[in-house]
Amino acid sequence: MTSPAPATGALSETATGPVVEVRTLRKSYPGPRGAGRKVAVEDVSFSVAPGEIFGILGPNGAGKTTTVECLAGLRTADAGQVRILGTDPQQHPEAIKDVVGVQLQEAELSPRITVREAMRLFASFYEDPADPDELLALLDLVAQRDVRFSRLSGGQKQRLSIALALVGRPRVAILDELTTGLDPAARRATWDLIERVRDSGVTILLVTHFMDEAERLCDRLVIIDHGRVVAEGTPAELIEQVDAERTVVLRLAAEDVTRAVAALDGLPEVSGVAAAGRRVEVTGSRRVLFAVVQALAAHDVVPDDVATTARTLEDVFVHHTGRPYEEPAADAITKGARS
Ligand SMILES: Nc1ncnc2c1ncn2[C@@H]1O[C@H](COP(=O)(O)OP(=O)(O)OP(=O)(O)O)[C@@H](O)[C@H]1O
Repeated sequence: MTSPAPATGALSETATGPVVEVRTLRKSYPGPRGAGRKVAVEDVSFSVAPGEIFGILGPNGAGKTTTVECLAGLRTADAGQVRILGTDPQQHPEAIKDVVGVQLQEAELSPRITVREAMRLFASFYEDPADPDELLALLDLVAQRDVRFSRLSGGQKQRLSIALALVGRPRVAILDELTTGLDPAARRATWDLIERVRDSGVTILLVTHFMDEAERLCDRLVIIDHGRVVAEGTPAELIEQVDAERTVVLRLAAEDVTRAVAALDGLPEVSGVAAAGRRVEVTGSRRVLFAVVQALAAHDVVPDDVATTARTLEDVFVHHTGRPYEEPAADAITKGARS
């Protein structure tokens, strides 16, 4: 592993070097009632290339938010290095402020402020802000321009928080738990939007609990568990590396079920066959689908339907941690107050 270049105050303008670098980051918090320290981030390293949507995926309390808070200069790391465009956010917070847009969890605005006023307020923090009207158009908030924050829907609040994160024309946007609490249609609309933002030239660091979100959106990602990176790569690479069992689900004519089960049971590629009515579930190795089709053909059984279950990032998590991934319900994530 190479070490990042020493931090400079000057932001790197190179298009090819990493936009974000995190090396052996460690961060702990004081324990409750003075009881030792709680390690939130034990050992996290990754780097993000220009124009990527890079995901930080992990269960509750894995250390995701702490990691991006160190990157955004909101927390001081105990050890390790973080760089944004070659600059240390701790040493040069002013330089970082102009290139990083942060949308952290629970962005709270005054309930009475309108969308237009919030945009103006945030634009006033920058010398050369983006055009608020263009951003509102990008984020589909033009019709809500004069609506007060308290009257916006969950999806509209999320979209406003992204608009506010982008108003300083950042090169990097940090988006934390973006789709928590949104209904499925609003989540999908937000995913499309994130791709549009990336296409406009912004590198995106996306913090998420949601496996499907990471799989759908991220070019590359790290999976974090208990403050450590357990896997890193593209979603396809990570899934490909896991040699999980495959499942083939058959729907057969009632009179074919017994014959099919007898034909499939005992094949070297098959580890299990379970029949329930006309449905037969077959598990086995990578070649199980091939073996099932061949065996059925040899016994002249023509299934009404054949489906395979795809492996997902969930299988990747189980493979690396040895336990199931407990994804909270989209609307069930709450955060305690942070110090
Ligand atoms: N300010 C704080 N003081 C004490 N402990 C904290 C603080 N912030 C976070 N922690 C603890 O550090 C650990 C990592 O928290 P962090 O919020 O970084 O994880 P996360 O992966 O973002 O989790 P979540 O998805 O729930 O936000 C958790 O055990 C959390 O309780």
